[in-house]
Amino acid sequence: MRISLIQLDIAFGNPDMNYATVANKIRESADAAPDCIILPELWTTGYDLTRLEEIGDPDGEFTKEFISSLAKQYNINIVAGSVASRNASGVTNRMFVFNRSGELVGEYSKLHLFQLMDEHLYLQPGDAKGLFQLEGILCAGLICYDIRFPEWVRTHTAQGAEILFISAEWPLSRLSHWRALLISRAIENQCYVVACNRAGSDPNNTFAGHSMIIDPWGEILCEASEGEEILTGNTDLHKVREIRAQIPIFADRRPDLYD
Ligand SMILES: O=C(O)CCC(=O)C(=O)O
Repeated sequence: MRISLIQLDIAFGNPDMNYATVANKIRESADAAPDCIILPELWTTGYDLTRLEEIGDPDGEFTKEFISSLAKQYNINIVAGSVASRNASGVTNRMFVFNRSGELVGEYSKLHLFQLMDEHLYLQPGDAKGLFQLEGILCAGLICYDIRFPEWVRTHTAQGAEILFISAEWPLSRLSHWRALLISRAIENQCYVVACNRAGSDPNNTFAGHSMIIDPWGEILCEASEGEEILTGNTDLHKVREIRAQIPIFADRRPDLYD
């Protein structure tokens, strides 16, 4: 699968501007003929948490229609990062995944809320895994802070996920953690890691960029710089199967003793 990661700056609290930017970036990405595109976390609003009740997308409906039509128009699978999706019980940080025909094939709400950035005060946590199929490949969607929870990531790969799609707004001050955690998740799960971060700053943070694709051996195949960039690379699923056969960690696990 050929994948483009759209590492963009996000206009703080300005969904209209962000939808327009994303439409342009998806059009631009289509030139590299990717099979799949991924966007960063909370790309419609950024971390304007105190206004999410006002500017969050009701049930994600506008975002779903918007992304579905772009997926169809360009014939590309889209892992649509995440958006603030609001309903009667609150706001979730929710990822939507569309296939080339514009059908919704996956949804995931961020499970671990990041207290350091006050997420627990404004967001409701998810309660379900982010597994979905794209082009016959079992994939998992995860959001930012989730990568600090290897036990959660493992529940997806133990069920056979071969590509982890991670959307983030990861701050520059912890860039070394971002890189080390992503490489570790790839090695220990023997899978591809496709991690799309945002660029730029908001009133509280400067973000790290450095989106990347990592192979199941833990090698970084491509890595963006700090600024806005569209990064494109290829995954080869044979590699996942070869490494899993060579070092059979899934067969050798002892989950009966892990609790
Ligand atoms: O875990 C971290 O250091 C960053 C997490 C984060 O920024 C987030 O989940 O939004």
